[in-house]
Amino acid sequence: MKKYILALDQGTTSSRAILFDREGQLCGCAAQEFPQHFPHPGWVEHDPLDIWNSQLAVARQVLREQHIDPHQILAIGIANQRETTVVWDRKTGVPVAPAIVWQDRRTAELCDALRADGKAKKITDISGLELDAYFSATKLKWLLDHVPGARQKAERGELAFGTVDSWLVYKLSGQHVTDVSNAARTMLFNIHLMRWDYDLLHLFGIPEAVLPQVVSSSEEVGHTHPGLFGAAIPVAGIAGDQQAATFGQACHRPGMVKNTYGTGCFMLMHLGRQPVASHNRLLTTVGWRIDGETDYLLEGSVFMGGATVQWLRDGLGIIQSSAEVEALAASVPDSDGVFMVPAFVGLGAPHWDAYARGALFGLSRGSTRAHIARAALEAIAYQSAELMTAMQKDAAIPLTEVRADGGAARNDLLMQFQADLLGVPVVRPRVTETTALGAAYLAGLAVGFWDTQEEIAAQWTCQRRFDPAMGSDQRAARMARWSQAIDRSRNWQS
Ligand SMILES: Nc1ncnc2c1ncn2[C@@H]1O[C@H](COP(=O)(O)OP(=O)(O)O)[C@@H](O)[C@H]1O
Ligand SMILES: O=P(O)(O)OC[C@H](O)CO
Repeated sequence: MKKYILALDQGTTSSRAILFDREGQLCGCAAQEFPQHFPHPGWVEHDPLDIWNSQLAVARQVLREQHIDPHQILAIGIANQRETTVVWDRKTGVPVAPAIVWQDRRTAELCDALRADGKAKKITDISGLELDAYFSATKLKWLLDHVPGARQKAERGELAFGTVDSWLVYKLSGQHVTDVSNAARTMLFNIHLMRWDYDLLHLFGIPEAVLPQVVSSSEEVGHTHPGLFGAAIPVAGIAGDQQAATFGQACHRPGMVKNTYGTGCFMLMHLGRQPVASHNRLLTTVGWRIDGETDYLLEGSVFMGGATVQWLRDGLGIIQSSAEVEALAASVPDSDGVFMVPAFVGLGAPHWDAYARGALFGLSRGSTRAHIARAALEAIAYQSAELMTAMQKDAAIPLTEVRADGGAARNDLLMQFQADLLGVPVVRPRVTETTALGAAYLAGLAVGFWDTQEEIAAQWTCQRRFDPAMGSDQRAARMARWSQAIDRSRNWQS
């Protein structure tokens, strides 16, 4: 009987379940979108039960459609949208409130207050993160302060907090754990000592009793309830989706870089075994921990990547599907001076401006929906180029290529423009589901499906390479214009 690893990729907009064989080949995939809730401007929520039900449904669907017996699944690996905060009742397993999604800005003022109180540097030094509403700590504090009775229950040990990995593992197996890569995104974790940090817990007013146990990224943490799939399958790999994608892209050596074009854009560079601090407002984060060794990454996070295209579809209605954006954008030779700053939920790295808002500049009577579509795609690339500039300044090693993945990396026009702006090749692998692949590799290493990281790295193959074709003067001129647009969108929301 052929064996597989089942990867669960719980993203911001969809849940996916993907089967991989020993060659790292994708052998089946099922995906389901689930509802996004925007109850107030700047707020983004998910129903934790939507997350779980969609994830379970696609996992069962892929096994059914591929005629796979659950005993053929050697292990499950989980990759998840990070930072999104879930709190549930330990006794009933019922969430006490909607999940606060990573994009949610409701705690921006709390971050401002901590900054004004001089706490930002200490937080960054311990956690490797910028003080921002993006991370879980202030979201968890908000839930404990606003859900009636939550704080008292939390202090009595009756509530459990988790990021989406914890929530899924809890529903799958009853364990309350999180892996080091997800813990590193809570802003409660000391990335140097690799444990929850008492100073940060005190600073954010978080009772220790709500926290999950921290585990490594590649180890058996529990078995699925047999009723779920018809077998008790080990859950053996967990990583935040961006760390998983970095692992799946085989960026295992210092200096290697990947950029994921999903809902947001996340550029990560491998740092080695030491957490190097950024001087350019990037994040230092835990990549993964395997066999007692921790690998660290440098990260630039952009909040609106492919979601900008979703807005063209759902907000403006100028395309019917995300894939249509490429033909529409390609129907004009350039954006004709139109720039879009997709700061719909503020700006992430390297600006960290919670009060920036989206803007369109340079509109004229000749501007069409095609120019706007082109400006939207270009904005994704401009934002990623800013990340790379910051990374180049931080890194001792010059970057030689960027490995691309994520839904919007299917877009050739975007990939070419990205290579033009970066001035280095952008390479797209054969398997673009690298997030799921990374989770599968982490789980597979734990159960002996694969033996070494070298074996995994050898499976990476290039599907297409985009070489830069823009002169450096033009590149500099475009980036300068982009900077002007960014400046004008900043500090808008009062
Ligand atoms: N051909 C395309 N061109 C540009 N964007 C695309 C294309 N196809 C999908 N997308 C965008 O990619 C995103 C989905 O990517 P995915 O990696 O599945 O995201 P996530 O894991 O964040 O849910 C959506 O925001 C969608 O608009
Ligand atoms: O849902 P994605 O794939 O865009 O990833 C979300 C990130 O993990 C947020 O930090």
